[in-house]
Amino acid sequence: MNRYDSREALMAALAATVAGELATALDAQPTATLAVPGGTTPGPFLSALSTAPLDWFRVRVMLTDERFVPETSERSNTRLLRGTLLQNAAAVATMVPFYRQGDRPEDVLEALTADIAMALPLDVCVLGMGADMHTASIFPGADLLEQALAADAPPLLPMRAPGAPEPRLTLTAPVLSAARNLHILIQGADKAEALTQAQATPTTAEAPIRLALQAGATIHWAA
Ligand SMILES: O=C1O[C@H](COP(=O)(O)O)[C@@H](O)[C@H](O)[C@H]1O
Repeated sequence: MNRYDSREALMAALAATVAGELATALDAQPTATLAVPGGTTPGPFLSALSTAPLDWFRVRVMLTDERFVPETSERSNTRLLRGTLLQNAAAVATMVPFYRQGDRPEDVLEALTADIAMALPLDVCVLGMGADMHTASIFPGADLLEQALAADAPPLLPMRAPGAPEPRLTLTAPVLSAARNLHILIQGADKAEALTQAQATPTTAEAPIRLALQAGATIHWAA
């Protein structure tokens, strides 16, 4: 685990690391794809990354997961992304949509999947984690948990869980695990404890963050 002296140092260091990985990918191929988490943690990291001197025209940006709420909602991860990463130098990056208007996630699943599948594999993926050990929107106890963890899962699935106030859409385990560079971004004592608990938990269904640990993700943490 990479431990940082402060949250500011964590966010700056992770932004520099991700920018370097994207630059390496862009040296070798025409485009690069980055997936980032939503929630309360990653804002400063995303803002720091937005100023990195990269050829952002060639970068595709997507979320790891989205709450099924319109962008006008404070809970919209898309809204977070637009207000942080898709600014400054990164304003010209291509955003792969993770939300479309509909009554249920199932109504828009096919259309979203088509765009997302075209942008895969992920060159760089940063995952968050909840204190309940969920990652992306793969929650313990979720309705499609088993399907999302399966090796042959489709790239995107809807998800409903007791711990999630609204339906979700999430990248699934095979897509996340296959990322060429995989990071976990967490802060605070409760997240460090949750990670320790996940490491001691035998199954990924009980502790979905284990899918990233098993894939060799680098953990970035500050108190
Ligand atoms: O709901 C979500 O939660 C996790 C963790 O969020 P945080 O607020 O505890 O940082 C996040 O990684 C995920 O993308 C988000 O949709």
